[in-house]
Amino acid sequence: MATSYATVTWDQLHRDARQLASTLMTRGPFKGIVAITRGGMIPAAIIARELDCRLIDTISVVTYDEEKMGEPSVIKNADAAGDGEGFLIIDDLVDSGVTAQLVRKLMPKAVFACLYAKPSGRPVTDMFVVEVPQDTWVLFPWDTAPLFIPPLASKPAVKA
Ligand SMILES: O=P(O)(O)OC[C@H]1O[C@H](OP(=O)(O)OP(=O)(O)O)[C@H](O)[C@@H]1O
Ligand SMILES: Nc1nc2[nH]cnc2c(=O)[nH]1
Ligand SMILES: [Mg+2]
Repeated sequence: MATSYATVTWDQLHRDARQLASTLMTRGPFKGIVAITRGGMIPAAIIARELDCRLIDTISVVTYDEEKMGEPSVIKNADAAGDGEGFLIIDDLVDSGVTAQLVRKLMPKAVFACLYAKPSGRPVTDMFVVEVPQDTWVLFPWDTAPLFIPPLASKPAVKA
């Protein structure tokens, strides 16, 4: 169970995806990109734009139910990518590394990159932008909404 949360805004996610794209320029050009659904789709779209890559396929892996991890299962394969040669696989993050390991086994020749990496998943990715502590749950912009917070002065004063 996570002991803290890290909120990523749309702006930050866009900046991080652009930074990853700039590093990936040295590893390409790529024939295409495989996005791991669903979290990898928005990062993959931003990176595809930066790398001028038009071919995007998806692989669908179901692993988590809310924050609870289950048995990973592939419900759609990325047929366009074959064994991954010349392809780039994108996900939003690696946590335990289970999802990435499974996908890499299916496309062993692909380059794997993600925005955020926790220590257990770090060895499974070729590239990432920011390391996040293992006990921190990353909240992506699509998971959150701005919330009204009452001003301090509106709360009853606490007596010493
Ligand atoms: O390294 P792991 O422990 O396998 O965790 C990382 C995976 O978990 C999340 O996806 P999730 O399975 O929650 O599905 P989603 O992308 O559809 O939200 C995240 O987007 C990664 O794909
Ligand atoms: N949103 C989100 N999904 C995850 N799946 C595995 N780890 C995480 C995380 O830290 N945040
Ligand atoms: Mg995912």
